[in-house]
Amino acid sequence: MMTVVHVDLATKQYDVKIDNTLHLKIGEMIQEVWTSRKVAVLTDENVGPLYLADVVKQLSAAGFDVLPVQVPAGEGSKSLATVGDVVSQLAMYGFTRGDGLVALGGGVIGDLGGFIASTYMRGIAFIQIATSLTAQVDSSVGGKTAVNLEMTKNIIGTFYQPDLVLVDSTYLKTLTDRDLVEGYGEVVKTSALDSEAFFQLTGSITSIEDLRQHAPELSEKAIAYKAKVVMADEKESGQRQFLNFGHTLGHAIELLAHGQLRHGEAVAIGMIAITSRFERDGVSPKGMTDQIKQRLDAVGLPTSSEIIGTSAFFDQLKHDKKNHNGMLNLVGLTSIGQPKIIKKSLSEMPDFI
Ligand SMILES: NC(=O)c1ccc[n+]([C@@H]2O[C@H](COP(=O)([O-])OP(=O)(O)OC[C@H]3O[C@@H](n4cnc5c(N)ncnc54)[C@H](O)[C@@H]3O)[C@@H](O)[C@H]2O)c1
Ligand SMILES: O=C(O)C(=O)C[C@@H](O)[C@H](O)[C@H](O)COP(=O)(O)O
Ligand SMILES: [Zn+2]
Repeated sequence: MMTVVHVDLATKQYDVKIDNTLHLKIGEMIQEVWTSRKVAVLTDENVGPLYLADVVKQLSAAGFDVLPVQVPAGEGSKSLATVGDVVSQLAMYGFTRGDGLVALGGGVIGDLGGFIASTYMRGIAFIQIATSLTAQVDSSVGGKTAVNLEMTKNIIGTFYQPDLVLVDSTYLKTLTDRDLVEGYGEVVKTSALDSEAFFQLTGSITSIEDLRQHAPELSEKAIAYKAKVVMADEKESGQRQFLNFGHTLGHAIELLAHGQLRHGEAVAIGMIAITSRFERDGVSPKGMTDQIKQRLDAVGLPTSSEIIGTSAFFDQLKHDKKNHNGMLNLVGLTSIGQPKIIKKSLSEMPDFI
């Protein structure tokens, strides 16, 4: 049965639809929210060969004038160069303000596509078809869009909400184990932020096979939590910062790993590093780091990195968006389901870490 999470914001409302038959109803679902128009379907070179032709066929049958656009797979496509390439294609095809962009892919395609949709002609309509676990549990919901510069992650971006998000676990069947497991880093994050009940559920996942089997349930729970937080604080002036648990250190690690670590892997390492420091300081209860680590170990996510503590690492921390005048807002957990912002100055980070 289809689950619908409604995201209700001051200036925008949309549905996140979760069901394993949605891939058969793309045209119908999009027709419910968009009138006839030009539609760019943005995807990457892994997802494209698997699903693009079918999505184009369904959208064309539903009366849309479709432009397929494929970019290289991977974090490298979250770049201004790729934005330029895609925007040129939209302009050449005659896209105007009344047209739309569908992101068919993982978090990279969602972040890139959302950024393009939010800036092309100052904003065209946007829909996400989430095909990776990261996208199905986190990135497709909430409206954060971004591209990177070589020196830092997500430094150029917008808040731009989609008109619709489609989450179908059928797509995960073709996802590699590594890409699936990466997404689980964000699930463990969300479960620790949310509640004992959700954290117990992640505690029951003991293998990658378990993860594959429980992915739909995990997506529902993660999206419900994220939607609640985003509805309370769309632009991250308060509690939305909690969704950055593990990310201040994680983004620095991800960038300095130069493509060797995926986002969710770096976040996993970041959660362990920050929680162990807060456990040492008495902010987090004894044993919490081990509880989180046990969940990450169960699917083989990394939990340590030699990058932590290097001068390049401390230098990266200043680019965190939760740095305000040299003070970092770090996310810690006083207990499961009870996140808290703890302020530390950049200058005290080398002693703290
Ligand atoms: N905006 C947000 O709120 C938010 C949240 C979390 C992560 N992110 C961003 O998301 C990105 C990570 O997302 P990701 O892990 O999905 O990365 P990704 O988009 O690169 O996807 C991972 C890999 O899986 C492939 N893939 C995706 N779906 C597939 C499928 N169904 N079958 C086969 N292959 C498939 C992709 O081609 C890619 O090679 C990072 O850039 C991160 O910063 C954003
Ligand atoms: O939606 C949010 O808010 C998040 O922080 C979700 C994160 O998992 C995600 O990685 C996000 O892109 C991080 O954003 P940033 O603002 O730290 O660049
Ligand atoms: Zn993240």
